[in-house]
Amino acid sequence: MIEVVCGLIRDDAGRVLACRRPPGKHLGGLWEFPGGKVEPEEDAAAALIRELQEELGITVAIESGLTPVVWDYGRGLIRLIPFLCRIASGDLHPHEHDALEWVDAASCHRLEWAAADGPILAEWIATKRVPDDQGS
Ligand SMILES: Nc1nc2c([nH]c(=O)n2[C@@H]2O[C@H](COP(=O)(O)OP(=O)(O)OP(=O)(O)O)[C@@H](O)[C@H]2O)c(=O)[nH]1
Repeated sequence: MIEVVCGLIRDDAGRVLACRRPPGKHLGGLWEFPGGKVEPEEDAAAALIRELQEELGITVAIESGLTPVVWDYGRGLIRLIPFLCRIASGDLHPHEHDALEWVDAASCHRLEWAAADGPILAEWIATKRVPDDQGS
């Protein structure tokens, strides 16, 4: 099982950052949350901080975890481990994606996402509906 972390980077408007995988890569052209594989001996939170620094040039503060998704694209099982986070420092400079878009719960459905991200999007949207935590 390959462990992969991804970040739902939130802004003050209640949106999250969607990133498009470039053509030629596995799942090229599809949208995902930024992140990548956890290295041996590395914990998931540290892996996310490292990956977002490498991919986007930002440092994030992790807020909480969502439910991991186990998926098989026919190349072996992956466990995709999502975290809600915010930008703590740095400006966005995409090094590994060919487009970035801030999306809200309504507009995220206009994008074509990697299949494993479907349950994560659904959980994020559901948490935003909890009245006590406006979800912002
Ligand atoms: N980072 C990231 N990866 C995702 C997401 N959803 C999803 O299915 N994946 C899959 O998780 C795997 C690991 O992601 P990665 O970004 O480190 O892998 P990669 O394509 O650069 O390297 P690879 O071609 O060796 O697999 C890929 O198969 C990727 O398609 C997501 O939201 N974020």
